[in-house]
Amino acid sequence: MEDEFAFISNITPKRSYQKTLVRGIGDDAAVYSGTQNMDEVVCVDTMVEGVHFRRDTLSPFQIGKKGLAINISDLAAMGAVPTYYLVSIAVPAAWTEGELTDLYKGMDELAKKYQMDLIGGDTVSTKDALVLTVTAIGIVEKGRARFRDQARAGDRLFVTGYVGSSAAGLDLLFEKSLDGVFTEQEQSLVKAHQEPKPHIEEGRLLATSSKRIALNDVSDGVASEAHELAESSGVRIVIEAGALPIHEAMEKYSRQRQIDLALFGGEDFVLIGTAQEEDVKQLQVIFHKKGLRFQVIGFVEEGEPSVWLKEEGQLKKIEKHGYNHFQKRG
Ligand SMILES: Nc1ncnc2c1ncn2[C@@H]1O[C@H](COP(=O)(O)OP(=O)(O)O)[C@@H](O)[C@H]1O
Ligand SMILES: Cc1ncc(C[n+]2csc(CCOP(=O)(O)OP(=O)(O)O)c2C)c(N)n1
Ligand SMILES: [Mg+2]
Ligand SMILES: [Mg+2]
Ligand SMILES: [Mg+2]
Repeated sequence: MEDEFAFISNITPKRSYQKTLVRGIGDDAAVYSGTQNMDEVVCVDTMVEGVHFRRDTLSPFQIGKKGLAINISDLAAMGAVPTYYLVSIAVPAAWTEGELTDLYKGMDELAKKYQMDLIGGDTVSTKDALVLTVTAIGIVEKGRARFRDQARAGDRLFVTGYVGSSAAGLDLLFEKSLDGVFTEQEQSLVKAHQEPKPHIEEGRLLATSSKRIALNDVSDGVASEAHELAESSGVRIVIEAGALPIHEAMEKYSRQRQIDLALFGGEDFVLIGTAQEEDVKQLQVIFHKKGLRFQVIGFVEEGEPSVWLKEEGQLKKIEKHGYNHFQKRG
């Protein structure tokens, strides 16, 4: 990059979607007005070169797109509608302005889909790895945000999509790299890793059509997210191995590997939650009508906060070893 200021001017949006926007990029801070009867929802997640992606696993366009997607996913897990985002980027010298423009194009593609306005950020240089931090903002009807502490004994545990696909795709990318030759089946796993689709529509259905729902998104793996639900709610969660929705492209993998990828792989960015049995029946009908996936994968019991895997009648306690930045993968 030659000039920070010219770059900022290039990535400044020429249009805006949100009516509440008062002042976007170009001042000391952005200003937007609150919406009546809505709560504001805000989250931030970072992607680091070498940790969340490598130059041979994601293209610049995909880095941008995924950087925004993982944040939209956290909004989805709260039941929110996305509105705004801010981008902080630390750029090493090796990155060209063209690559950075592509990265922003990736974000812009998703922003357009969800009508989100880019309203600010920060651009700095760094020594070796690119760091992309996105802050996402959304709104949800007052009292409707979905929390992790709402699971109760007797609830069913559900997910809104395939689990394990992203980690399987990442393994394929490690094996063959970005421009490797993939079969059609492998390609669907690789795509799941590179361009996860945030489950906003699913989150909105869960926020608006039912009563009590605990909700989280799958960034670190089903086991880790189930632990978060169990710990927040003070319950015991049982996952039924046979019910985990595994993509058909993983059929040729051993059963053990499929389950490991689903439980400990992560980055699927589907939603995982719990709801009462009678609400689950309604939700299954609603999701089915919209062509969306809603799969019951277990249940909630009273007991010490813990997660168990039920496989062929046997119960096995599973530890919280999903993705953890400061631990070796178990
Ligand atoms: N360095 C930090 N400073 C303050 N809050 C943090 C920090 N890291 C994580 N959090 C908060 O801890 C909670 C869990 O974070 P995280 O596991 O990253 O959530 P998620 O998996 O949904 O992205 C969130 O409320 C997040 O905002
Ligand atoms: C090059 C590379 N190595 C490893 C991974 C796997 N990986 C990196 S971070 C992560 C978990 C999700 O990231 P995190 O920052 O914990 O997301 P959050 O829970 O905060 O949403 C996984 C599975 C990857 N995507 N790319
Ligand atoms: Mg996070
Ligand atoms: Mg989350
Ligand atoms: Mg997250």
